Amino acid sequence: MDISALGEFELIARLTAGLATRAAGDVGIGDDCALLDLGSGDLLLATCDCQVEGVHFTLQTSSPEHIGRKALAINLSDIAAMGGTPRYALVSLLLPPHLSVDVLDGIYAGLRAEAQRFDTTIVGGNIAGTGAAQQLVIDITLLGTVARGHAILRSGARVGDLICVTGSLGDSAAGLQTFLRPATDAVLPHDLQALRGRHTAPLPRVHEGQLLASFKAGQITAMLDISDGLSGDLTHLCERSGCGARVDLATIPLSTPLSHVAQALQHDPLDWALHGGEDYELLFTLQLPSLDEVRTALQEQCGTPLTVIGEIQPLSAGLTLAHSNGHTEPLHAHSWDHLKPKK
Ligand SMILES: Nc1ncnc2c1ncn2[C@@H]1O[C@H](COP(=O)(O)OP(=O)(O)OP(=O)(O)O)[C@@H](O)[C@H]1O
Ligand SMILES: Cc1ncc(C[n+]2csc(CCOP(=O)(O)O)c2C)c(N)n1
Ligand SMILES: [Mg+2]
Repeated sequence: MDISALGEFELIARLTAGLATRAAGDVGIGDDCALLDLGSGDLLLATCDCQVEGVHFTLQTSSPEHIGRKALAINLSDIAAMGGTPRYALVSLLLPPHLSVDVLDGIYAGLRAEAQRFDTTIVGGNIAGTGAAQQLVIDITLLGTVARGHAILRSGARVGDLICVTGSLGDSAAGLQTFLRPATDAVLPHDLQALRGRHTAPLPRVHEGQLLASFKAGQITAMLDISDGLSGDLTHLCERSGCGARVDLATIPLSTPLSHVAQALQHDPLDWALHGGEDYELLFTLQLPSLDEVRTALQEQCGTPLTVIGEIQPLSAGLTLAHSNGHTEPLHAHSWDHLKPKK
């Protein structure tokens, strides 16, 4: 049997079954970051994520600066998903021998700019050659902190909680498609630029995550960032929380450029929003009485809209998609799986 028969998430479960945690309060595998209690006031957050040429980016479609920025941004997004503050980064580079120094300088300029923007210090890393393989890989480990008792885990959602997202969904996947499909002539330059920008240089919701973690315990009940796609990431949240969920299709926030490009490319925008991935928006659950307070704070302090897209259901209800005419259907996780590429 090869690993593609298992898929990414079954493989993680198999490799990590039975691994011990050190302290009683630690959360090891299964959330966006490990949450580690070193005994001081704040808890330590640790995460790693990589960008692989040909899998996450190409040098033809992303500038070196954007590749560097995104490599850090996707890690910042995992710290944001816990409500944490990013602190230190270690950058491991796997370099094909003929890579141009200018390209690498550009990647590092993007990395440094993103680090500065989010007050993160690059404190180390590693360089190795890729040998015969020609793909550039940037693998970053990011450490952060979160005040004791304030981390927001994937596991706290309860029946009746509202399911919310920041910003809008599907833009990154649509931006990627405009690179892949020849029929892009029909798309307005302004829309093209907006969607491609969200794909090549996503903005991690660090300030929004910190704001959400500053509410009283129990107001925001669970959170993760949308990297693989709403359907898969909501499935992860529900698995960790032991619940089901109903997503109201008509409420999923779609940007205007996304609607325009979907029309031009004759693609259902909701497919990108549900399954596309790389949105790096926050998906979180909250208790109904907190909705107005949280929505107002996100808008006033971060300029970021909150949209309620559904409600947490009992485990037995599974995950469902509700259409505006009342029809419901099961919501299957069709989002990104590295071991089962489909797109
Ligand atoms: N090889 C591995 N060994 C141990 N733990 C792993 C391994 N790969 C992933 N994990 C853990 O499994 C969980 C899910 O990993 P995954 O990479 O899907 O995180 P994510 O936050 O959902 O996605 P992303 O990294 O795209 O933001 C995380 O807690 C991660 O630390
Ligand atoms: C050239 C190219 N082809 C396809 C994609 C789409 N893609 C790659 S990885 C991923 C999920 C998130 O990754 P991870 O789980 O590693 O964080 C998605 C949606 C892309 N970005 N570039
Ligand atoms: Mg994540």
